[in-house]
Amino acid sequence: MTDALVLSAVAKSYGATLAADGLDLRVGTGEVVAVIGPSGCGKSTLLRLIAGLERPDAGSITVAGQVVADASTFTHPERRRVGLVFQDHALFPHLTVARNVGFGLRGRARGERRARVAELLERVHLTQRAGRHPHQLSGGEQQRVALARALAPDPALVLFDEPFSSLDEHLRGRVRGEIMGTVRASGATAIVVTHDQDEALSIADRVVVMRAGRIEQVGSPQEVFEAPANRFVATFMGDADFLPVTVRDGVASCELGELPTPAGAPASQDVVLRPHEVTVSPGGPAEVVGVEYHGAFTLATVQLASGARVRSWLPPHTAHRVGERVSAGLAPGARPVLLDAATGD
Ligand SMILES: Nc1ncnc2c1ncn2[C@@H]1O[C@H](COP(=O)(O)OP(=O)(O)OP(=O)(O)O)[C@@H](O)[C@H]1O
Repeated sequence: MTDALVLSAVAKSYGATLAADGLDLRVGTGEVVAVIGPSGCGKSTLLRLIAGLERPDAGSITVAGQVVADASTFTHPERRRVGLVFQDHALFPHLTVARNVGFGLRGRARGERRARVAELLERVHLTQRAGRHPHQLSGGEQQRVALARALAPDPALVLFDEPFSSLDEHLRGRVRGEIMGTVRASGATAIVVTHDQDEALSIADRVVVMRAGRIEQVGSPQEVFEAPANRFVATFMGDADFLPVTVRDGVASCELGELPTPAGAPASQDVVLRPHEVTVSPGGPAEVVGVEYHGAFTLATVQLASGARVRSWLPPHTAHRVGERVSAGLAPGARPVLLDAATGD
């Protein structure tokens, strides 16, 4: 099957800022890809290049087998078969829900347009709201209208720019579930920009981690979380602490003890420890230096004998207190990843 999107060595600068620094990416038809990275890393620039709101300085962009941008081609956004859903919904305030959804279908026969609008409204469960205006809808409903509008012309690709970040936290999970459920049911190919690690891991088939205009890693949610390519990805995709690794007779160990992970070739390695991989038990050479209650769990920070610190998720009503002497260990079954220390962050 043709890929929905192929980026090849795509570059874009604003003055001295390299917002896209040679991006290569393939997105398969029907895939949901999350793009994540710190503020200013180039996530929005990537979406704008794909949508045709920016022109690349170099490289090529292919949507559903059609080159839409390269050195000699630049296809206008409206002719790219790309739908857009923005954070602020960007609905037309003076148009009804039905007209908003039908906006991209101008030029089609009236009957066909009506049938398509009705189909989309049903898909996002807003048939009863067809005659309302955007200001008469909740934030979640507005976002469903924006999705229906983006899907109506049957795009090859739907781009979402921080689609859930303007919603209240208690609404966000539900709206995200509804919207991504509709995307999946439609078989649409989607690229979702987010700054929320949980969101990226929970909605996507693959996650693209960006930094300073470059792609640091592309992988399944499990790969980027459990096998980060470097310290930056490890830290960005969740809480991570690092301890130096020593290898003796082929066995790797760190300050918490022997590691089940096979030791690789590099002379100098660090182990990446996530709080769910670290246990704490009373008595020992380490000291609890922080305890944070988070409701479902408590995050304890432990200073080891070497002075290094690791964090551990504990059951919420844990008895550990700041100042207590403890031992930290590796949780049963944990297989923390080792990184070549020379790769730095
Ligand atoms: N129109 C522009 N003119 C000049 N610089 C720009 C322009 N658009 C983006 N930039 C710069 O390019 C870099 C990438 O910006 P971009 O908006 O793509 O980042 P982002 O990852 O989407 O950030 P955020 O998460 O804060 O939205 C930043 O350094 C930004 O300041």
